[in-house]
Parts: sequence; C-alpha cells; structure tokens
Amino acid sequence: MAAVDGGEVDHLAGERATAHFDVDAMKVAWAGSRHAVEVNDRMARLVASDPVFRKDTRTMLSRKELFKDTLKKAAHAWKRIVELRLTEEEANLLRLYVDQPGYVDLHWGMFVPAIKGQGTEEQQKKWVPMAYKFQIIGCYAQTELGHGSNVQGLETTATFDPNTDEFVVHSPTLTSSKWWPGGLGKASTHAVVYARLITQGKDYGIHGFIVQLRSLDDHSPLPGITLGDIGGKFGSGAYNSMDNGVLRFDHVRIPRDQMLMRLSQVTREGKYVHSDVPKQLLYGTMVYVRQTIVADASKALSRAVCIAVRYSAIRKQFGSQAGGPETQVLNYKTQQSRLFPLLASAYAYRFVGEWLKWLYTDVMQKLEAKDYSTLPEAHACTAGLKSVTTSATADAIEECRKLCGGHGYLNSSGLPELFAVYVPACTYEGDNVVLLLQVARFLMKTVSQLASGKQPVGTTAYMGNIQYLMQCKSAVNTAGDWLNPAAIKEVFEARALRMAVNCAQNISKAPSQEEGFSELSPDLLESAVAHVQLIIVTKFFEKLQQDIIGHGVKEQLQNLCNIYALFLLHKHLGDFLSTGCITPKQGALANEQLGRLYAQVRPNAVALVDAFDYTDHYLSSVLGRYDGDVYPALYAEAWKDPLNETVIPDGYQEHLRPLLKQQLKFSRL
Ligand SMILES: CCCCCCCC/C=C\CCCCCCCCCCCCCC(=O)SCCNC(=O)CCNC(=O)[C@H](O)C(C)(C)COP(=O)(O)OP(=O)(O)OC[C@H]1O[C@@H](n2cnc3c(N)ncnc32)[C@H](O)[C@@H]1OP(=O)(O)O
Ligand SMILES: Cc1cc2nc3c(=O)[nH]c(=O)nc-3n(C[C@H](O)[C@H](O)[C@H](O)COP(=O)(O)OP(=O)(O)OC[C@H]3O[C@@H](n4cnc5c(N)ncnc54)[C@H](O)[C@@H]3O)c2cc1C
Repeated sequence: MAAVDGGEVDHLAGERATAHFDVDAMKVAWAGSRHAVEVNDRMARLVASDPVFRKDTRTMLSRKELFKDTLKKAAHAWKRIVELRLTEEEANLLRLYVDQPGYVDLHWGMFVPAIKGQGTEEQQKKWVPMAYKFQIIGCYAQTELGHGSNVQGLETTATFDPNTDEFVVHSPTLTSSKWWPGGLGKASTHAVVYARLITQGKDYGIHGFIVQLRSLDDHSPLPGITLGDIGGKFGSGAYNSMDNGVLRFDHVRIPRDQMLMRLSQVTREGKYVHSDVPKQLLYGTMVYVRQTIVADASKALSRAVCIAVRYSAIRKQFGSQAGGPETQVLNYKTQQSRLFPLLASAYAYRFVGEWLKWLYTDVMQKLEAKDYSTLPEAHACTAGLKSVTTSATADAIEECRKLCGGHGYLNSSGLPELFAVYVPACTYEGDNVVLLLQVARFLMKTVSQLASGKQPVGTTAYMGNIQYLMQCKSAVNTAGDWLNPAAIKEVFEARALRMAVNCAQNISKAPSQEEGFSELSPDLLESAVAHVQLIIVTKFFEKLQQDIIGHGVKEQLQNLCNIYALFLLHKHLGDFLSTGCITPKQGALANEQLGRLYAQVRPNAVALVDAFDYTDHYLSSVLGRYDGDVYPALYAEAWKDPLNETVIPDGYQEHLRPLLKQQLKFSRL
C-alpha cells in the first residue's frame, strides 16, 4: 500500500518504475514480518488521520504552548489506547507515530522498567498496576547537576531511620540537585530516585527508591520537595516538548518499603543485606533503554534518508544543454557517495537493532534462571551499539540537511527539528565516549584472557582465532573480490583484533593498568568502534542468510550490506592500512567496487526509501512528500509562518519607519 496522505499526482512515479525489486516484500524485510508491516501501517494512519496529532505548526509554538500541546496529545493518545483496546505493541507504535517527546516516554520507558527490574514481587504488585492505569506518573531521577556519567559519584542520600522505619531522602549540596530527568519538571507524581543508601552509619552506595513528588489531589509538590523545569533546549519544537526537571529534597521521609529491594534489602532493624546477584543489575534499566535507542536510531536515520533521497530525485541543478532539462541532483556521483552509505546504514541499524533485541531477551531469560554469564557481553553490546549508531545517525541527519541544499535548512523540511530532537541521544542514557570506554574495558579484559587459553564467546568469539587473524593478509585481487562476505569479514575481524591487541600491548608498558588505560583512551575508543562496526557488518551478513522472500529483495539487501561494509572500509582506511590488513591497492579496489554498487542502487533508491513505509504525517517534511510535489508545498508553507500574518510587520511603526524617515545623517556622508 502506498503511503500517500492525499497527493493527486505522483512526481516520483518514474523513479518508482525503475525499481528492480518488490517494494511490498522489502517492507516486510524492513519491518520484520507481514504482521509488523500491517500494525505499523495501521497505527501510522490512525495517528495521521487524527487532527489532535497534527504537528505542522509545532516549531512555531512557544514553550508553554508546546508543553500544553504535549500534555493534550499524551492524554488523547492514552484515551485512544484505552478506547480501541490497543495491545502493548500497538500502543508503542502509536506513541512512536505521535512523534513528540513527552513524560510518557520516561513513564513507560524507564519508571515502569525500573520497578519491574529492581522491585520485589510485592513492590511490583503494588506499583505497576497504578502505573499501568496512569493513577501515578513516574520518571527516572538519576542524573544530578554535578554528576551524570559517574553514577557512583551521585550525592543524594537516603538515610535509614530505624525509629520510624523510614528513609530520609536529602540533597546535601547544590550539585546533588537532580537535574535532567524527563517528565520530572512538570508532569510526574512519582520518581525512581537513585541515592546513596546509608544505614547504621555506613554508606552502601547507590540504590533506587520510589519517591512521591507531587500531591495526587492538586499536583502541588509535597513538603520538603523543590521542583521545576530546567529551561529551554536546543532548536525549535524538538525536545522542548519534554519537561526535563530539577528536584531537591529537604529531609523527605519515605517508608522503608519504597526502597527497590530485589537486589538488596534493609531490614526493619537497619541491617543491609545484599542478595546473591551482581550489583550491576542496578544499571539494568539503562541496558534496557540503550537497546531501544539502537532500534530508534534506524527510525531517525531512515526518516532523514527518505527525505533526502526523495528530494534529490526531484531537485534539478545544472547540466542543461541548449535549454534541455537540468540534471536530478541524485544523479551526481558525489550526491550518491554521500547519500547511499546513509541509506545502507539505515538498513544495517535496523537489522542490528533486531538482533540486539533478541540478545537482550535472551540475557533476561538467562538472568531469570540465575545465569549471569552473558551480562558483560550484553552491557558491552548495548553500550557500544548505542554509541556508534547514535553518533552516526546524528551526523547523518545533518548530512541529509546539507544534501537538501538551502531548503533543508527550513523547518518545513523536517530536518532541523529531527536533528535537534535526535542529537541528545549521543549524550543521554550514557555519553557516547563514556560508553565506548566501557566497551574498550570489556575488550581489554577479553584480550588479557586469551593468554590463559579462555575461549571468547558471542561477539568476541572471533578473537579466539588470534593466531590466524594477527598475521593474515587479504587475498582480494580484483574489485569484484570485495563482494565476497568472507573477504570483508576477515579484514574487519583482523582490524578489530589487531587494534585491540595493540592497545593491550601499549597499556602493559605503562606504570599501571589504570594509567595505561587513561593514556591510551583515544586509541581505545577507536578500537571499540572497530569492534562495534564488525558486529554491525556481521549481523547484516547473518540477516542475508535468513529466508528473505520477494523478487529482487535479497539482491538489494546484498548491495546495501556491501555498501555499508565497503563504505566503512573506505572511511577508516587508515585503520586497515596501519594494521596491515589490506594494501593501498586493495583499498583502491574497495572504492572502485563501491562506485559500482552506487550505480546499482541508483534506480532503486526511491523504492528503497518507500519500503520504510512512512506516512507524510510521520515524515512531516515538504521535501520528503511521497508524491514529490515539493515546490507548491514549500511555497504554501511559507505563507503559514506567523510573520506573514500581516503584510506590514509588527514593529514597523516603532523601529523601521523612524529609521527610514530619520533626519540624522552619518557625518561623513
Ligand atoms: C497496555 C499497555 C500500554 C502500554 C502503553 C505504551 C505507551 C508507550 C509510550 C511510550 C514508550 C516509550 C518508550 C521510550 C523509550 C525510552 C526513551 C528514553 C529517552 C531517553 C531518556 C534518557 C534517560 C537518561 O539519560 S537516564 C540516565 C542515564 N545515565 C547514564 O547512562 C550514566 C552512564 N554511566 C554509567 O552507566 C556508569 O556510571 C558507568 C558504566 C559509566 C560506570 O559505572 P561504575 O563506575 O559503577 O562501573 P565501572 O566502570 O567501575 O564498572 C564496574 C563493572 O560493572 C560493569 N558494568 C557497568 N555498567 C554495567 C551495566 N549496565 N550492566 C552490566 N555491567 C555493567 C563494568 O563493565 C565493570 O565490569 P568489570 O567486569 O570490568 O568489573
Ligand atoms: C535530553 C536529555 C534527557 C535526559 N533525560 C534524563 C533522565 O530522564 N533521567 C536522568 O537521570 N538523566 C537524564 N539525562 C542526563 C543524561 O543521562 C546525562 O547528561 C548523561 O548521562 C551524560 O552525563 P553528563 O551530563 O554528566 O556528561 P559529562 O560526563 O559531564 O560529560 C561531559 C564531557 O566529559 C566527557 N567525559 C566524562 N567522563 C569521561 C571519562 N571517564 N573519560 C573520558 N571522557 C569523559 C564526556 O565524553 C563529555 O565530552 C538526560 C540528558 C539529556 C541531554
């Protein structure tokens, strides 16, 4: 089914006719199943057809109007979810297509998962039903004004008082003010607050507590609690719909049973008891969200790419001979070499996101069975993939803006807001550099264990092949040889392993492991990126081994997979050359093959973005319209700007007229 929201003429019909594959079948490959295509389509249309979910004037609203609009949309979404008895899958998609960050994201995305992950069964029974019925609204209050990345450095205290069987939650300093939690500023009634647990005079470090913040009668802050929004953020519209907040506690008392006690408990007498589980499970909610952020990266990236590809097929510049038509900018090789790797990345992130969801579910099942062995790998994969995919996506959205020339800078292109709303993903849920250093730490540990004969498993299994990978040389001889998955995998594995081993060797020369790690951290980041890119490439190849149905679909995905891998090889040529994995000649052959692949993608480009199945409402871009009727839409959109409500601007009488009529003369004239 086409995703037109009402266009009459299809200006991109010619582009669609050149596709060499079945677009409907590609929609299935992209969405994961025919069922997923159907539900996505139904929810996207439900949102697009509802006037409450309009967002075309969003960037023109004041902060207060925008926030109120978000409250309205969230309440309306919930009403529709209940009325239509939507399933959790449908409700999640409805939220996605409403496409406006708001308190519900943190309520469902972090508050509920934190209670489910860290609360006892009894606590879950008490709090989860209230949250599911929206009798309470919750947020995730971890970060403080002075401490974000370093969770162990948080200052808020929760001191047990055995006289009253309560915890006293307190913000001892300005820097201990909770700062950033989404939904906290204005909407939440409750929070999961992370604080240092102190009992019997001893500090047991960071633990989670459920704290009521606002009255359930009139929404006013409870005694001892200071609350507010932290202020406007980057861009118009965008993340300003979210009430990121500040919170201070002045000796606020909560019952003992509001400490989340699945991992550790405080008894009635104040004795601290830690269960027999890894303490890192305290970070479980972050692992869960990082995994969802990877899936979201492909959404944001594919959206930007869809806009840029469609517009590049419409936009014409130069090349006209004797009054003939100008050239579609999509035909320029430079445009293709900038755009098609991003198209390939969108597909790559979609598939690695699917795999990561599987890995997460698998780890959760193992944890239920008290098998904690895969926890370090789950942490490294979620942290690394979150980091690499969000950084690349943020850069790619900005590149798509440039690929759309001047019009890409207009709010009506949809790209400025998409960039502004997306870019904090590089920071929230763990700064990308901090997370990559966690991956590097995991890699260094794995390398150090190789010497003891311990066989690495999962995504580091390739390191077990160290004898071969440290000395192998690529056998690629022609550009076409780069189409062999084994040739690509071998050089990506060799590059990742050699970079990790080089780092490990250099660290071992330092006076201490810690000093070496710190000194080598820029190299360690690159090593972590190489490992994560290997994972993405490998999972794309594995996807191609699955049963992929539909005329020409597999061939297109093969091209995209090769583009993704060879583009990375080209971009990081220095790594591959300096580690001796390939020769300069082989690097040049990879580039030659890349050019050929771009030519194969060109006739399929518009159909490949159609397969994302986005409605015009979701894209909210005049440049990315399904029908390609860009110019009338751009022209019409301009007149909607509040500045055009009057012909003579406000301020003319006070400031322009006196200037134009002034008698004062610049003395030199
Ligand atoms: C009918 C139903 C209806 C349903 C209706 C549904 C409607 C749908 C509506 C909405 C749904 C929307 C869903 C939206 C999704 C959510 C969107 C969220 C938006 C994002 C908001 C952002 C929120 C935040 O930012 S929260 C704050 C995040 N903060 C951070 O990430 C901090 C980062 N820092 C850290 O994680 C840590 O400090 C650290 C890891 C950097 C360091 O920690 P440390 O000091 O304690 O550790 P060490 O480095 O010393 O390591 C020790 C040891 O631990 C291992 N480790 C570390 N972390 C982990 C981990 N997470 N898991 C496992 N292991 C870990 C580490 O590797 C070390 O191991 P060793 O073996 O080496 O010792
Ligand atoms: C839009 C948005 C929403 C958010 N929502 C929430 C929320 O709902 N709940 C919540 O609790 N928090 C939330 N946060 C906070 C967020 O999780 C933190 O901002 C994030 O974890 C980064 O921490 P920081 O701000 O302390 O950065 P910092 O750690 O201060 O980073 C500053 C710089 O220092 C570098 N750096 C830091 N440590 C190291 C190191 N060890 N080695 C090398 N470099 C380092 C970083 O790379 C970065 O360049 C949100 C933030 C944003 C922007």
